Amino acid sequence: MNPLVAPEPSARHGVTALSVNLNKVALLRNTRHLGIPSVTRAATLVLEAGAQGLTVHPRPDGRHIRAHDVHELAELLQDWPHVEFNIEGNPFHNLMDFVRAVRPHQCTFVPDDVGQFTSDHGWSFPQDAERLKPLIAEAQALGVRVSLFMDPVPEAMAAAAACGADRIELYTEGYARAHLNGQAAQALPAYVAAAEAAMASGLGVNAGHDLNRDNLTDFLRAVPGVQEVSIGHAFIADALELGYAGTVRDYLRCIQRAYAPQAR
Ligand SMILES: CC(=O)[C@@H](O)[C@H](O)COP(=O)(O)O
Ligand SMILES: NCC(=O)COP(=O)(O)O
Repeated sequence: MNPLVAPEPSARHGVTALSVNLNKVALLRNTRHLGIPSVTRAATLVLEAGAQGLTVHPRPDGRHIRAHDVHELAELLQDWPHVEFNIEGNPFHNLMDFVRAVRPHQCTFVPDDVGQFTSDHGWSFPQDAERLKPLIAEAQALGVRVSLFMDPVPEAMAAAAACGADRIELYTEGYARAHLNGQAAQALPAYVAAAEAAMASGLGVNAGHDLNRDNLTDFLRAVPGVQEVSIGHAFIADALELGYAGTVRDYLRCIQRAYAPQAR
């Protein structure tokens, strides 16, 4: 499988790329042996509507995205050369098998345990540094960009860069919870500082987890340099009401609003 190649989304559009996480389509599909809802059909519809990327997290327990989904999406994306394929997972579990076989545009290292309910923390530095370095180097040697899932801790960004990572993904659950409680202003400074520290260390900045139509614009207005947001749970919940295409358009509008001049 040739590596999927696409220009940097930010270079292409100057704004944050939307990568739709398809985990929850697979979760629903797996509750019957009928193959519906189709993950590849969902992928086609969100890409036709303008999403710039797809993200999957093939967890070892196969609760949602499974190996065949990953390979079917990689095949589908051969017809979408400018779309980014981002595969998430723990590189000490099953992620590297997918990186070697599929060579996605990006892989995101997430320090989840096998049975974890959902992703709820980033990597720890300096503890994780030495064991991450060779896997980062291996993925990059295969032409795959490496992003590290990180809590918004500015002091950790230099160490993440020293491991050789290309980007970090800011874990945004804390921001989303604060936004829901009307306390986004108290939560955002940590994310701004972490993004600035990451970029000062030469890292690109992605973001994800519990982002949605209500909190996305405020986050992107405040946090500089976010090249990609990967959004799944809320996106799919919205798509149950609005359809895939309408939901993509809504999220793209949320992103564009963040970059529009604000009325004074
Ligand atoms: C890493 C992260 O925050 C999410 O991408 C993760 O994929 C969510 O996993 P679940 O969809 O299994 O909750
Ligand atoms: N990396 C975050 C992601 O892919 C989706 O997270 P969520 O929107 O399902 O919480």
